[in-house]
Amino acid sequence: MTGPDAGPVPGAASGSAAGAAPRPVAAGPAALHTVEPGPYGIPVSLRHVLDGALVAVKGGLRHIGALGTIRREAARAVAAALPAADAAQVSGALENVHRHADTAQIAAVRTDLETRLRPFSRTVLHDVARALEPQGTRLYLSGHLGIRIMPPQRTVVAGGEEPAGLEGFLTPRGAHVDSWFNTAVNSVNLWMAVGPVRSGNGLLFYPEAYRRPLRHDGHTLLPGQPIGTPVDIELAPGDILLFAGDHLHASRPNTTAETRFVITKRLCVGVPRYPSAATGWVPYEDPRLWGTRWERWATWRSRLTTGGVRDALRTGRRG
Ligand SMILES: O=C(O)CCC(=O)C(=O)O
Ligand SMILES: [Fe+2]
Repeated sequence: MTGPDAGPVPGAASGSAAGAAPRPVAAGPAALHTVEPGPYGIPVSLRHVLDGALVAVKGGLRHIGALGTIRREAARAVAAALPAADAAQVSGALENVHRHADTAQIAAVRTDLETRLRPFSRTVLHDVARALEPQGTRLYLSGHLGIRIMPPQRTVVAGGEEPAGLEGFLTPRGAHVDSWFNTAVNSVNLWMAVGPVRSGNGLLFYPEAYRRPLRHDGHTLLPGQPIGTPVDIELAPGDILLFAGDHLHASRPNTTAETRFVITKRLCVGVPRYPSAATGWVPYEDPRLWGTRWERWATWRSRLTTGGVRDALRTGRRG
């Protein structure tokens, strides 16, 4: 159990009916299920996740042999963005990057790493999907890649203005549900800890608000709605947190002394189903077509949905 100061959570400031934000509780057994990869793979039912369960796969990135590569690419991105002496000080641990890099340099590391990890992250997602126990339905994989490098909040604001447009990637993201803007309602998020995730720098979840109608601006929760007590998550490097794209969650502004480093991918359990009011749209691919001459049709099933057609009309109208 951990209990540091909750700090402000943008968009969830008036999280209770009474108006005062409830203090986060560390994830107990009821809130967070923990599983370990075994000889037959990763024993997780994604349907359980879509029912609102939060599941941590201990050592998931190590199990598929991806943690070392991600850390090595991160060290290369640091070496490319920082003078050699500073890069050497970071010494492969992005947890320390804010001690030797300013926010603009960290933003450069993030952008570079996004390019470096894009092809590999596709393999990572595919490997995780294959390592899962059989789900009784097809899994569709998204090209989404989120590189989330969250320095301590005091260091981000110390240099003046927060960088714009990096909410959820370098600066905290207020309470939101991913399917409000682009994920499918049967999507599962893989929030993969590359470094340690501590109480005080991770994500907050609102299980009591799961799939409840909530008012939002298409992006972030509007204040003044009861959303219950937030649950705080802690992870070790290599753990993979699975949560539904319909889950209300928010970045916890980083009050620790470490930069938090997570990468995210998403997959869909069965044919993607998009919410009718979503403001955006992303395709999910059928990985069975990868490496075949049909590869360019890998997104067809997600395009042949009302969400896909709506998006085609929307982009057609814009273009
Ligand atoms: O890592 C964060 O702080 C935000 C993550 C998030 O919103 C997501 O993965 O959907
Ligand atoms: Fe999110």
